Amino acid sequence: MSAKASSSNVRLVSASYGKDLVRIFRIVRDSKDPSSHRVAEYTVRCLLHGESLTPSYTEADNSPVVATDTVKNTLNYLAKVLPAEDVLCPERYALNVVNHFLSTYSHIEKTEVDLIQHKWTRIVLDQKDGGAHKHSFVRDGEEKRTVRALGERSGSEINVTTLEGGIKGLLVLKSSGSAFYGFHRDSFTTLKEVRDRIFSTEVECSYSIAVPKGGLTAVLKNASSLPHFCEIQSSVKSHILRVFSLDDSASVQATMYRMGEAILGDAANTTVQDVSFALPNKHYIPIDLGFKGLSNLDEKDAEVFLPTAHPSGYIKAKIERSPSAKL
Ligand SMILES: O=c1[nH]c(=O)c2[nH]c(=O)[nH]c2[nH]1
Repeated sequence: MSAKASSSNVRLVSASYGKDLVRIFRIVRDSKDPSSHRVAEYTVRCLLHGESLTPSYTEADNSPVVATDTVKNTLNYLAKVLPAEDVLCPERYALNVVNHFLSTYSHIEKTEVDLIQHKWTRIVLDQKDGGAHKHSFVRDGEEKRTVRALGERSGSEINVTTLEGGIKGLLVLKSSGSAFYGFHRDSFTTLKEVRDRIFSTEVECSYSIAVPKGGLTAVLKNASSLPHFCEIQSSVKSHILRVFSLDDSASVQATMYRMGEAILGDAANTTVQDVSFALPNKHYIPIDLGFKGLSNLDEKDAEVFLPTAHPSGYIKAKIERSPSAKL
């Protein structure tokens, strides 16, 4: 049977392709002291879209296909040739990737980049050992910074339709300052009201960032017009940690909303348009030690808990400024 499709009563509804799980690592050596380094490590998915790619699906015609191997090569090439600040900042790297594919291939209409940054924090030694080390780093937390960038061509211009920064895998726990009571009760309800409980979650959050107008190629040439992505990221993380610690939590829902209020209310975050959260409620259940006459179930005496991975609550929300605040 020929690989070419004959007349058929199906059609392609949507399609995209590219390379996933591309691992990128870049060293930036200081120009004055080459033993002093900054590093960035990413895992990248880069997908291409375009009407003219349809025959590769429907006619087995590979001629328009930019090979996924070429996509991978390009990600490494850009990691090498882009200026330091455009590679070390994941949002800027992702925007440069989008710009590259849309400016290089006229038949590619949209490019989509999803990136995870792996943490490498400079090791700081005792002063007697030299303090901050020039080229040694530690993974001091499993949380990841994430970026999603989507661009498309409209006429001669390349426009960014989505730019999202984010955090995932940020594990937090508070052993007090969290309650859950007053919830709906019916014949299916067994949960007891609780005034003091453990609250633990793994924060997953993403936020949309407004990119300056005027076409991506021009915007990237004028880097000073770009939002300060790293400052936004650290502001988002510190608001999350501050609200998590200080809020007298009525529920995951209420604390999550306050995190969003704090992020969007910070004058430093005017380019952040909205923030979305997905927070699992990782339950810690007091263990019954009554078999030894020990009281561990009442919230005042509960000291030993069973950390339960499954099932967990799962609470999501997207928060944006109200229309009057946007004016
Ligand atoms: O913060 C919470 N929100 C809920 O919706 C919920 N449901 C539940 O069983 N425990 C909790 N905790």
